[in-house]
Amino acid sequence: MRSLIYLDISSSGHDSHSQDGIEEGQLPNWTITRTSSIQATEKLLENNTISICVVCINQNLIVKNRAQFEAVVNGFPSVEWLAISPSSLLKQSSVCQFIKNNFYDYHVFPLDYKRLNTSLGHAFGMANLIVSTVSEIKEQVTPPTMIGQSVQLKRVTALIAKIAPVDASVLITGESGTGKELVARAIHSYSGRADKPFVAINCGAIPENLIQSELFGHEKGAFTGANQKRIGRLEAANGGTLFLDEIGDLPFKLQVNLLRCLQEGIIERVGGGQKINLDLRVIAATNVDLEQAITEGLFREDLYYRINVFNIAMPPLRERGADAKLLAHHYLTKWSSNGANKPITFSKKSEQIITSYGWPGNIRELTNRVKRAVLLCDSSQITPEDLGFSEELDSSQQVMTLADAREEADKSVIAQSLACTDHNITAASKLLDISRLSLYRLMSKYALDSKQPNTH
Ligand SMILES: Nc1ncnc2c1ncn2[C@@H]1O[C@H](COP(=O)(O)OP(=O)(O)OP(=O)(O)O)[C@@H](O)[C@H]1O
Repeated sequence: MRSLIYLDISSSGHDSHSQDGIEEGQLPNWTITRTSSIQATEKLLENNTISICVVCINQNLIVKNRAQFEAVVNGFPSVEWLAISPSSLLKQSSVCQFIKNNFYDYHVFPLDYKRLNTSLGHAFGMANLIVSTVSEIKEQVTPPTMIGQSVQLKRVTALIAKIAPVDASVLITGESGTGKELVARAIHSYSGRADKPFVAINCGAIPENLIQSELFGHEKGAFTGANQKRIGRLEAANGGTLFLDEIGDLPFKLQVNLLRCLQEGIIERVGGGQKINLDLRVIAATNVDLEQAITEGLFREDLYYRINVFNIAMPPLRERGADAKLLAHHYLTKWSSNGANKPITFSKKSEQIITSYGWPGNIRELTNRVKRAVLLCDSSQITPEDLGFSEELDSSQQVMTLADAREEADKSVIAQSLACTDHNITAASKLLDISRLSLYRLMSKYALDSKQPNTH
């Protein structure tokens, strides 16, 4: 017997759609646990192995409880969510968007139980696939490979868990140095191709006259200087994953060849007539706006749709809250433990700068600065100068973004409320006029400790 949770907020009071509900007898393979609050749903998910939640959509959920609900959806990436709603609600585009963002499937009242049973079966299968990947990712990828506690990074790791087992192309977008290649490697490691090659090509780094033979290989004598046969990178990746970094830099002419190869699964080496079958998963990355490149005639629209089956947008480091500090400490520990008498801490001023600086070069800039500081520093504390920041930082660099300023304000007021209430979560949430769940969520987001002694 499989289990599901049925969440119907309206059954606690003020909404009229609940009378439709779901009838247990119509779902003979399922044990149903009914709840009427998001908190109770979250508790059940924490304490059980239930992986399916059916949610009755109503105004109460969408208007009053949406943020709280979405936090729970994001917090349990291995759960599949199914929506049930009155058809009248689907006339509102915001409701449709809400369903699209959060649910695996949706059904309308009056329920077609045959379809619902089928949909539950599919959702159960998908959830099982995800559960095994998520548990591996928790154990192996998050620490220490992907450092960060921000909601933004957690969303990315949850997406990796979902996408990795599905053998489809992925486009990773984001500024330079945000970790796109790291994400591509994580997807590969958690896919069914993990024991096959992962071949990375930087499309922007290979001279245009060489890229064709670099990708597709060449036969002996194919052109002047081709003294022997050479296997191309695509062929080298056969059976595994091909990572096309900076795909926006691929010359327009070669985009056609690549598209043909991806569609047909066949290549020919330069100067050769033999057709070679390929089985590849393609992950591409770009820091340019490919849609804009399409409108400028620089990138083929058909190739774009071929590689963009799934999209992961990497957030810049400046939007990841306290992650910069965590990353800086991680790399400091990593590099300072390699040599004797090396610095072990950042000065207070350095920490402030690490937190407030905009990091235009993202994590790559941060790792370079920390590496440099470990080499240059000759005391027990790393100063801003060691990190390559001048004594008086350009004031424009010290201006926080609005998002960072809001985050700082949130953190400060939460810390105050916890201090005033001796860390009593109920009392602190009352002071802040938010629910206990929201307070827990914010504390986890900002890595604030509930500390002892009183968390009731
Ligand atoms: N979450 C993370 N935790 C630890 N290290 C990270 C993280 N994200 C990125 N890095 C490190 O930051 C550096 C840059 O990452 P990566 O090369 O994956 O970025 P990228 O977006 O592919 O860069 P580019 O666009 O310039 O190719 C690497 O050394 C990588 O190991």
